[in-house]
Amino acid sequence: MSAPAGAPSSREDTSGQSRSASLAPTALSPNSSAREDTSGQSGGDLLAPTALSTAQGDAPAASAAGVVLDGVSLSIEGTSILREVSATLPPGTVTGLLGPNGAGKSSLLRIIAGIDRADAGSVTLDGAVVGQLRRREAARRIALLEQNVAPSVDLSVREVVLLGRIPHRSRLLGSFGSEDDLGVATEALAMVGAGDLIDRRWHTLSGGQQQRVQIARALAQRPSLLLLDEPTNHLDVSAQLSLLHQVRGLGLTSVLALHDLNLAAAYCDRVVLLQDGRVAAFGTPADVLRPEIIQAVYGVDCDIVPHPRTGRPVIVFSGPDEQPGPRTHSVSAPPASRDATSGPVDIRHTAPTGNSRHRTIEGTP
Ligand SMILES: Nc1ncnc2c1ncn2[C@@H]1O[C@H](COP(=O)(O)OP(=O)(O)OP(=O)(O)O)[C@@H](O)[C@H]1O
Repeated sequence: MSAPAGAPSSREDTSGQSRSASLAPTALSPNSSAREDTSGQSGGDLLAPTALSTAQGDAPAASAAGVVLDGVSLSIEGTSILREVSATLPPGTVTGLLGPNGAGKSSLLRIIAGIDRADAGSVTLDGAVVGQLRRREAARRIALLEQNVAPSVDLSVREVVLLGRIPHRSRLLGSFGSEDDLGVATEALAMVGAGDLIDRRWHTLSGGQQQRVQIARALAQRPSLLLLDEPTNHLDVSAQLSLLHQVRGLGLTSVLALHDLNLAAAYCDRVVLLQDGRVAAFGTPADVLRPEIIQAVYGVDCDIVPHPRTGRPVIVFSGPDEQPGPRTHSVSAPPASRDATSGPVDIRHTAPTGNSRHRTIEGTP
């Protein structure tokens, strides 16, 4: 499928804002938790049944609700960055976007957000082609929090979060920051456990506090699609778990680029595993996070054991100094998972084999 007519060239910023600007959506109801947190329970309850694996050759349903990626490809200066990425992400699900450094996660998020255009293929959100949405409409519907974002001027936390209300400001009045906006901003801060920061100056916050505030800004946009690029960066373990718990509780269609495979296993309904810009595997965490797939994509050995309480997969990595031994706990599916999406998983691009126990482990927890 080709790019929409009139699509600008690759990497063109169609938001009219800087790379740090976040966009986004509508109809976020923070108080209506559409899902249970399954991080401590049977995660399979939330696994929707319609995951598309490109390996299965199914044709994406362009009119479907949620997000449909259909053959998304991108090249920059002759280098292929994304290659025919296809996946269907049902509404309200949380998808982990995984892959080694440089696999294409951030590039794909920017295309899903409508900031960059694919050379080929399409992204639809609830049936609408994202690249054809008006900028303002895209900004209302899609929130993207990129890595290492920061306001260019010193603002208060309140002002930073209110930036998320800009797409909703009245064209007639031309202003924002009304009582309603303040209410939304306050609520968004509370949702990420940062309500006490509202009067602080941005530059006085720790890295983890800044990350929470940026996520609050994205939530203040009240998007229907939430895109977070490595949202757990800078967060301590408690804050990581809390954040992902809260993201699940939003009930939004969410896509999170993550490096921590165990967080993805614990909190995501699906994972898209990228390797060199291609989908190496797509499915539930139990489908994708298997030793042979992790070895093929990351070049590291691991064992998978079921979480003692949730049954979700837990990845136990083997460091370079650890002696090889028989795997005794590898599992193909956790007992508590009711996975309706299990299907063949394609490892299209197998990494070179060899003694992976002596490889450097990068990008793993
Ligand atoms: N503007 C650009 N110009 C040239 N190459 C780029 C540009 N942006 C990204 N790339 C390249 O595209 C590839 C994918 O980058 P991307 O940032 O999407 O990967 P990633 O999976 O998010 O990586 P990481 O985990 O390190 O954040 C990399 O090889 C990167 O160097």
